[in-house]
Amino acid sequence: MYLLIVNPQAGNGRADRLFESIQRDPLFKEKNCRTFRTAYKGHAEKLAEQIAEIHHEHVQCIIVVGGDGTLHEVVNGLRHYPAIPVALIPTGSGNDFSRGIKSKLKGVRLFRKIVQNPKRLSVHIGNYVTNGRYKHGNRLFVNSVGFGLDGALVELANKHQFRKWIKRLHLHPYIYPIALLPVLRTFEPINIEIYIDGNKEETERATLVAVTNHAYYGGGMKIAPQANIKKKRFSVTIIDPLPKWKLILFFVTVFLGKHTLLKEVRVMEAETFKITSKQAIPYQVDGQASHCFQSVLSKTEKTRMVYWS
Ligand SMILES: Nc1ncnc2c1ncn2[C@@H]1O[C@H](COP(=O)(O)OP(=O)(O)OP(=O)(O)O)[C@@H](O)[C@H]1O
Repeated sequence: MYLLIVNPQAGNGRADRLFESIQRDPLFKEKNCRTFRTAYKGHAEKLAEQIAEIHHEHVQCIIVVGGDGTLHEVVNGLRHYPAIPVALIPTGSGNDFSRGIKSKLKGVRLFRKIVQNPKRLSVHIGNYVTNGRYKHGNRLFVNSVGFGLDGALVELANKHQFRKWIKRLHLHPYIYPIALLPVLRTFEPINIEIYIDGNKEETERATLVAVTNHAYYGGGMKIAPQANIKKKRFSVTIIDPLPKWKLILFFVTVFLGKHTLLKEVRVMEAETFKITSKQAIPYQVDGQASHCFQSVLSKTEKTRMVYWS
């Protein structure tokens, strides 16, 4: 049995339209597919949790039709069942996870491949705990956690009014570069302490610190060109304070992964990562924004099974 979790809102309704095509495919019935549609934020996580409890012995794969935000929720809902395979049919606006696992097919063709003959990947994704605790214990992330500038960018980019204008002007693929201009006016580098595998880094201020499972974030920015999702180590990119003109240069070059040529950019690897600050740091996890004073990240002990193509 294959279970589909569909976020009808993802990609401005693209997920819903694609799901209708998937449903018309003969394999949908043949392979005994069932569908659950999300009705609100957080619903995908609850659905995944319930599905796993009831169907864990029979489910062959949970197929997410949505964006990285929906995948994030599903993977968290399945945190006690890492052996249940998950597949993503990307229909969001960013789709960095698919880029990160180098998935080639899309849409109905990807659905057909997943239920017939998928490639299988076992990955150590990330654990994160903010401010020393979380009401549900550790949380998982599939793409990245970014502190500083990208937290502030995601916060603005997720504001209802901002999204509405971007949608109206059909500028969704450029949402982060556009958000950069208003954010830059007031943004100040963050004062932080960083520990990589328990050792303190000599960094007191930074514009941005990104901890990633694979190379991509922010809708195709190649923030960590050398990162590989198969490794049991994160890629950590630290960007020292930069003049504003150089920050714009950073955002131009990061799409090609050439930002690492800037002397203010350092890339390293870590199995565990800790960041603390006396000020509230803006941060984003898989495209959702918040603030924290401390965050501890580690790779998951158990691997998660992913189906892809
Ligand atoms: N029915 C719903 N109504 C409103 N929000 C929803 C609904 N279902 C899920 N969500 C929320 O929508 C958010 C964004 O979804 P998702 O990431 O899948 O799409 P996206 O934002 O278009 O894509 P991407 O993350 O790749 O940019 C998720 O965090 C999820 O909690």
